[in-house]
Amino acid sequence: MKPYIHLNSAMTADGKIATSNSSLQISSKDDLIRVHKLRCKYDGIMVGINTVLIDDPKLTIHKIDAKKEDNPTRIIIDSKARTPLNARVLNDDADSVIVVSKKAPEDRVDKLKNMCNVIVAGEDQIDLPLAMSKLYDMGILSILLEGGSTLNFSMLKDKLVDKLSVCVGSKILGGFDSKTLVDGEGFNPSECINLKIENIEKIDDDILVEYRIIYEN
Ligand SMILES: NC(=O)C1=CN([C@@H]2O[C@H](COP(=O)(O)OP(=O)(O)OC[C@H]3O[C@@H](n4cnc5c(N)ncnc54)[C@H](O)[C@@H]3O)[C@@H](O)[C@H]2O)C=CC1
Ligand SMILES: Nc1nc(O)c(N)c(N[C@@H]2O[C@H](COP(=O)(O)O)[C@@H](O)[C@H]2O)n1
Repeated sequence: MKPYIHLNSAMTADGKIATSNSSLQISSKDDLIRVHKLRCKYDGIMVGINTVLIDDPKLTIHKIDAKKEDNPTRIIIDSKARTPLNARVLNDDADSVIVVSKKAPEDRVDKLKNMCNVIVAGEDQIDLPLAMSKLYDMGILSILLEGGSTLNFSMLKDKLVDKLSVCVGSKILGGFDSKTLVDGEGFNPSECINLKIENIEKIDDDILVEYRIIYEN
């Protein structure tokens, strides 16, 4: 069994979610309030290690009133156990789970184990289906996936994402190396993932598009 997984992201009108090495504020204030209301509904919020290294996100509910107990578990996909010990995702505001692979250096894993829950899934990269199954068994039945581009690709490739919502901000970033909603190796044209629009909404100067994901076999 796996958790229900909702991928939420913000991209520019030209499909970028960040520069090659820094984050980008795309969502309007009202869209961020929507995201924080969404965070309340999920058991976990998950990101890839590069997002932690670049953004140092809090991954808590902090843009609307919420109690500490309302914060979802923060989940980091971090094969080599590179999460810095002073990263905000390891503070006391919420529980955290770091998912590492068997290749993660033992000393790093031991240090992280002093600060949060660490689970192992995969030989080198994270085996995402196995990780999702382990998280489900821990009681994490729903996850809000918040990027970045590389993790988004792997999660879609493994057919683990159930719903996608994208905030399209009224900005253009451009750039050959800027990150897009989904990077990774990409799909063959015949294997593109099809989406079905469920809702479209204007939020300030942003457009929110919500999709159901249709995986073909
Ligand atoms: N605008 C938005 O909504 C958001 C933007 N971002 C941006 O995305 C950027 C980071 O994205 P990326 O560099 O693509 O990194 P990422 O955050 O997707 O992390 C990818 C890394 O996770 C590790 N990993 C281990 N197993 C993996 C697996 N099976 N599949 C995929 N990754 C695996 C690898 O070290 C890999 O390089 C940041 O600049 C951040 O600001 C991140 C989240 C949301
Ligand atoms: N929804 C959304 N809109 C944007 O414009 C963004 N740049 C992001 N980024 C994601 O949010 C994380 C920051 O979370 P905290 O406020 O620190 O809790 C960041 O790491 C990205 O995952 N999201």
